Amino acid sequence: MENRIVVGGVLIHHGRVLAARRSAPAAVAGRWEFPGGKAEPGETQQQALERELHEELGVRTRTRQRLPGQWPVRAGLVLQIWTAELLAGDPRPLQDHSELRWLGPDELSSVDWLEHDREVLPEVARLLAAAARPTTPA
Ligand SMILES: Nc1nc2c([nH]c(=O)n2[C@H]2C[C@H](O)[C@@H](COP(=O)(O)OP(=O)(O)OP(=O)(O)O)O2)c(=O)[nH]1
Repeated sequence: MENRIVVGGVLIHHGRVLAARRSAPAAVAGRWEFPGGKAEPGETQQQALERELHEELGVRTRTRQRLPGQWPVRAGLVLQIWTAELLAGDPRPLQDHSELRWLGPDELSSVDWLEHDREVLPEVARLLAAAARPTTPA
């Protein structure tokens, strides 16, 4: 059976990343994740993430780069994580989440992340640091 992909979105805005607290199912409720969901047949991962972030948070985004790694969630389901840019809207927990928080570089460990998501935090910290660095004039 071909693996189905779950896409998680590292949404970075003004030097902070969005963390979302899941409201269901029971096994993962209360844990924090990068919002997203399963790609539908025929959809690219980029399209899937943009659709899921619109459904779940009410925002328009653009998917940017895939982060290294992939993680088996359960049989037939693999998590991949992409960064995304916020184009329009203010994220609200419309679906699947009970709370949202923007986390700065010093706050990344302040929430109880799902195990797989925790593994990409060093990369997320690097991205936040790079976003904060002033660009040097040529
Ligand atoms: N969305 C998301 N899911 C994650 C992450 N990390 C992680 O282990 N998961 C797990 C939790 C879920 O078992 C599964 C994703 O399912 P989901 O419920 O988000 O997918 P979906 O929105 O398409 O759900 P549905 O329409 O099938 O109900 O992957 C993550 O960062 N983001």
